Amino acid sequence: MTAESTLQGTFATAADLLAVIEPETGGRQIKDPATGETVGRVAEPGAAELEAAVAAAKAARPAWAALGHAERSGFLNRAADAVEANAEALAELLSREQGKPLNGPNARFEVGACAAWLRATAGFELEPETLLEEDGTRAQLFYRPLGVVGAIGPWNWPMMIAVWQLAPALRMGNTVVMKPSEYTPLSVLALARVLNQVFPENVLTVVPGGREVGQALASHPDIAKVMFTGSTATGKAIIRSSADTVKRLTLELGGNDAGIVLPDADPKAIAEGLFWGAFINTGQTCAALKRLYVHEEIYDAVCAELTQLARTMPMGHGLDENNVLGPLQNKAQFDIVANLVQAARDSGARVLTGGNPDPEQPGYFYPATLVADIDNNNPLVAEEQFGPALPIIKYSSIEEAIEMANGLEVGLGASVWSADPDKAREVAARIEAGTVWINKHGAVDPRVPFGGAKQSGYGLEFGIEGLKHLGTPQVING
Ligand SMILES: NC(=O)C1=CN([C@@H]2O[C@H](COP(=O)(O)OP(=O)(O)OC[C@H]3O[C@@H](n4cnc5c(N)ncnc54)[C@H](O)[C@@H]3O)[C@@H](O)[C@H]2O)C=CC1
Ligand SMILES: O=C(O)/C=C/C=C(\O)C(=O)O
Repeated sequence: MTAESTLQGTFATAADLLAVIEPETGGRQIKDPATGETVGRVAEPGAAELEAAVAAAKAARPAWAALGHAERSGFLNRAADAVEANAEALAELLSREQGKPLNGPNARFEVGACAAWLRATAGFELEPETLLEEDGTRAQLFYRPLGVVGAIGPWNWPMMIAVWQLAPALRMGNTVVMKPSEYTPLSVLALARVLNQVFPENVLTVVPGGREVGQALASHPDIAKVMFTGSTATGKAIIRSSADTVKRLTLELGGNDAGIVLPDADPKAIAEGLFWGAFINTGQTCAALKRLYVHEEIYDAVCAELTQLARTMPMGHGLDENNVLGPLQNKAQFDIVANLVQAARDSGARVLTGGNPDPEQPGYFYPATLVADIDNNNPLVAEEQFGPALPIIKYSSIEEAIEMANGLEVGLGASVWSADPDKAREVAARIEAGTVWINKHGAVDPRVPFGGAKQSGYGLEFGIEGLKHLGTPQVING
């Protein structure tokens, strides 16, 4: 294996990508969530293909692990080049399969993030740490490759989350077998096709399939670690499946992020940050703002600013450059959101805008919805709705707001909004969440560790801390 590798040309359109990833015949049809039309077909490999992929990844591992850090960084940098060279084709396919618009914090943004994460991860250096040096002896901490990493992904940010998983795993000298969501396999197969113009054979393999393939990967004796992003329920199933082989796990699970708006915040100044904190990717983001607590003094003003914004945001087919909100990715998710909003309305909560999907419109479009005068125990507040609906709850004391924010079993992200960042930081320190943003929400960065508190998971992603989770620590002492 050498560090030499060149790009083998670029793909101009989604159709060009589909031509190299679809099976020659047969396969399962993947539908556009905006129209119901067929986007493409995916082969559904069985248990034998998964076995072959794990065996090939295991065989490829020693040579990949033997490369120096600089060489593996070089591969990641060239992988970022490959993503950039194919960015429009990847964004088009992502938009058609996932539904997200090209524009706004959506498909092009996601493809750009893939390149950014690959490049940033290439630049991290995890040095051995000297713990003790005395009497002529030395204790040093190293991080060695784990082996073959299994990566199981969701459908909301399928390409970006695939890169969040594969980049640190490969950087640390592991090989990767990836199982994408059954809802968005084409996006991940296309991304891998582009990346594999650069990576040596079998360093990265994608095996599409559903729950059974995920279960087989999570219990496979030759998989050293599973990286998973998805629901808390599936995270718990993976803990159980992986227990017999004592696998390492990084679990980025569901959240129900709270935002607290302090009385000194300027409603006009914060409205856009709040809106995109909640409605990024049409609300289908684990670290999106999902319940907003606003002080009674500015409650009406915040509701009015958000309502005005929500009514101006164009929603429609992702390939139409005007749109910034798209459909829900699948019928199950559409039903979850529609049922929760309807139940909130039935309970007496006030729908400020949205809440009425057009029955004539094909696809899983649900309008940006704001719900006021809602009880904190309402299921729209208490459950992860994972869509374009934001309940806004009034509070009168900061103690009450913090108690409500901390009242759930999950704690991925949260945010505090104030004209006084120091005051906001004091409140932030009392919130039970892996990340608390100040005057923004959901802003992830490849240099800043990210992970959940409570049942939102464990194990950090990103940065040097993220790399440590893709290695096995070894102390050499003497
Ligand atoms: N944290 C996040 O980013 C995401 C959270 N969700 C939440 O999860 C809910 C359900 O969405 P789903 O797509 O059904 O998520 P899910 O958690 O069921 O699926 C995610 C991935 O896990 C795989 N999987 C399912 N069961 C498995 C098992 N027993 N062992 C191994 N792998 C398994 C799936 O095939 C998929 O690739 C959503 O309504 C939303 O609330 C969904 C997607 C992403
Ligand atoms: O804020 C973003 O750019 C996207 C974040 C996505 C997640 O955290 C997720 O859904 O896992």
